[in-house]
Amino acid sequence: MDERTLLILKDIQQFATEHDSRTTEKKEQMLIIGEDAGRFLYILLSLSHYSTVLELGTGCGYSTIWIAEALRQRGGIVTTVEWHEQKYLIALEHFKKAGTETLINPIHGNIGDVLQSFKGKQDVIFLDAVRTYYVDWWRYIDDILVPGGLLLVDNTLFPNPDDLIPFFSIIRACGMYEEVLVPIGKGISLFYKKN
Ligand SMILES: C[S@@+](CC[C@H](N)C(=O)[O-])C[C@H]1O[C@@H](n2cnc3c(N)ncnc32)[C@H](O)[C@@H]1O
Repeated sequence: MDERTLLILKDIQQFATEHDSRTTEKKEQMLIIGEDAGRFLYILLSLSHYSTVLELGTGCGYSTIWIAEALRQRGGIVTTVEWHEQKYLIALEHFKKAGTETLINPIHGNIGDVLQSFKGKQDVIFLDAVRTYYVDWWRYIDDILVPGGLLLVDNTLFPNPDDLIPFFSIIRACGMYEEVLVPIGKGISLFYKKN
């Protein structure tokens, strides 16, 4: 990744940290994945053959830019969904600033609605939204993800890891995924969908 984009990511991180320190209202916070997790996604996806990513939970677009930069090398695209209008608009500004607009398909809407009407398959799905909804979204996620694809789930370790137990139980029960927990950032679980 070029130095200019790294500096823009640092600026966004600073913006998000300052913003989040000014409000205790979780819904208003940006709650970005952080630099280590961003670098991890960037390296993981750069080393892969994947070219389509569906991100559920854009926030201010910090993680989206890391993902988009990894896909740039092979002309891939990341579709990302956010329902909070102000965050969505801030994310659009960040995409423009980082020069990643052409690599990102931003959707302003409810993830549940978007999943229900989603057309086509995706190589990777990155889940970073309200964890208690994941169980309801599972059948769409499993349907959209290609065999050989990767489901990434943030917040496996922090906060409230117990929130994810019902969701992970469903994934494990279907017997179609290999999994590993990467203790980076807030904990990212990787579920590899068997071919
Ligand atoms: C943890 S933040 C995403 C942070 C982002 N991935 C990053 O690292 O920069 C989660 C986001 O998901 C959004 N969100 C939660 N539930 C949603 C839903 N049902 N539909 C759309 N967006 C949702 C929230 O508004 C919030 O901005």
